[in-house]
Amino acid sequence: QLKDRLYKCHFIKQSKEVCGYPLSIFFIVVNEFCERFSYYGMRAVLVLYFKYFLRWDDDLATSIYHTFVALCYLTPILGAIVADSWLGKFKTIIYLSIVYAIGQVAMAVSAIHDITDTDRDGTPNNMTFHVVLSMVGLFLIALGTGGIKPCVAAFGGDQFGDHQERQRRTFFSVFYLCINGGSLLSTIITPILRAQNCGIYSKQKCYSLAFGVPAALMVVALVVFIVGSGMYYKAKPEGNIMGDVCKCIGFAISNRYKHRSKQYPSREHWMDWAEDKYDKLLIAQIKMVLKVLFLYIPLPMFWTLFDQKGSRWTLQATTMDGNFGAIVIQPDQMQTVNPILILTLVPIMDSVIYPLIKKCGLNFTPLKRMTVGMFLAALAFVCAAVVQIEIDVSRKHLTYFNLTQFLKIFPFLIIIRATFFLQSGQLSCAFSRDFGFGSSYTFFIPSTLSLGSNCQESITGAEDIKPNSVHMALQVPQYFFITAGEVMFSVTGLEFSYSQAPSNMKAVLQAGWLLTVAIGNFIVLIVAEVAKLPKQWTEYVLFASLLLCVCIIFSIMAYFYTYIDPTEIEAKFRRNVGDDDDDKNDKQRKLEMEMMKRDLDRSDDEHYKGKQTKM
Ligand SMILES: N[C@@H](Cc1ccccc1)C(=O)N[C@@H](Cc1ccccc1)C(=O)O
Repeated sequence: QLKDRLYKCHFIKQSKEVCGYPLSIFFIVVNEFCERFSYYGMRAVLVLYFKYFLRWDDDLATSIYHTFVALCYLTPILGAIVADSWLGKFKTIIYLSIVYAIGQVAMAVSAIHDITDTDRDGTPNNMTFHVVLSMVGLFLIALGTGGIKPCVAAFGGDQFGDHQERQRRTFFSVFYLCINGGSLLSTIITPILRAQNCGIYSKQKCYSLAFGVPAALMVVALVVFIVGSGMYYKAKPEGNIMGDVCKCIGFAISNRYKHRSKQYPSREHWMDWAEDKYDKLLIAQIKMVLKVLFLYIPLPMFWTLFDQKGSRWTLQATTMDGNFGAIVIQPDQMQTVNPILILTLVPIMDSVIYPLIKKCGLNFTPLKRMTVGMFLAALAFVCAAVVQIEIDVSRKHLTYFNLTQFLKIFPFLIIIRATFFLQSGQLSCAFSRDFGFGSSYTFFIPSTLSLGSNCQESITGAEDIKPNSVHMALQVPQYFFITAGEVMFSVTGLEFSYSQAPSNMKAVLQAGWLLTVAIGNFIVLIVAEVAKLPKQWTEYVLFASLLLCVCIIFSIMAYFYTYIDPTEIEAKFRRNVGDDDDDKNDKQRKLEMEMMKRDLDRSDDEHYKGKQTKM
């Protein structure tokens, strides 16, 4: 390990830099940009693919979609274990990116209707083929995207030396910007691609292109990452670290239990009971990880609120008016407000707000930022509740009339946007109406109506539900607060998870961080099922209050948390181990160190000689 550390110092000293940043970082952020484009682009059209291509009903489409998303945040733990204990982060990223790209290609192929469209009528004839291929594809994608997620962030962090803490913090912000740049572009582009018509025998909505472009971007991500290969610092994996951690914790618990009687003196920390068998350094590292994981316990609640942007808030938008004059915004398009705000807020926070707070003499520590982030998310839900009350008031005295019911009564009615066709045998007639967002009407069709003539005048209508009068722009404050909260909570948390992790468990802690996202998603399902509140705004208030309570608990936990420098602690333990060694070992180590220094000096000389010859 000492050798590795010296090697890292030497490597970083020699690596190329641009404005104080290692050049290798460029390849990592471009890789993240392309990977997030691939992930969010595919996700943007996934539910529609289930519904319109695979012909699943809404419930099945929604549950498979959420299962997929949850799986994407459960697999990071697998990737982290493989990286930290076996393959190392670099190889894990390469191998899992290949799996990921294969998954994306499988999705694109599964969406080519012509493959099984034997009768060439535009619909697949062997749906099982498409379903199986897309499920295999999604499984591979979840394995790939989740598996590499904790590795890429930690691998990026590894490229910085101990003296580059400021640069490393900026790297995590730029990393976050790239995530949002990629996701913003893809969530705009893939729905446009999907809306195109394509096919060999017959033209259909082009899901294959909407999945094909993300697949291509994943291949680009992989190629970019490989191109940077020679420039990365690649920390070596240190054996089955997770196995050792579990065994060590198990031993500490059982040893503590064996020595539970009062005659045995107590130890400072329960993990110290493992000292009888395990290395003090490993115990210290486990203590560091457990301390951070304990702090993570309240965090899922933040994600519970955060992830409702895609569900509850989008549904809220469907009851609002999306007419912005020159453009009409669709409810699901409101989600793009999040990455747009991220792209503006991250630079503002980093270059204006945080330095200003520092200038005022306040120590705005990472945990304080995360607490404020939680508070802002709770505030966002209060805004959502206020908007909901506005919507409810505007729709209060209206009676609902379900259009499907209407269609059951008049099955011959075909609706094409705002034009209706009444049809009976060969005879038909059309009438048109203008409809506002979210409105509902009942039409009275006289029994004496003669089809074949113009029925525009003969059909009268009543407005059951007025057009949505509450404008979608009112959602902007809630998006603003949740995104400001995300910047303070998520960007900081990403860096915090890296900086507080021992050197051999960086990816594992990143995975722990992502696990809080997965748990947060499960809480949404549970609370929504159990609470079943009659009014939507009360549910928003409930979530805001829950997060506020969690925020208070977290701030107390954060108050007692002492920041550590894992490198320093590890070095101290190594020194202590060194003190315990006998003379022979000491001499041996000194000899090794000298040989290593000589090796490094020699390679330094060669490096500079190389530079001189090049000049
Ligand atoms: N702001 C999100 C990206 C986003 C883009 C479009 C619609 C919604 C969200 C973001 O930065 N995501 C990051 C971090 C994250 C956030 C939530 C759950 C897991 C990770 C990402 O890595 O995707």
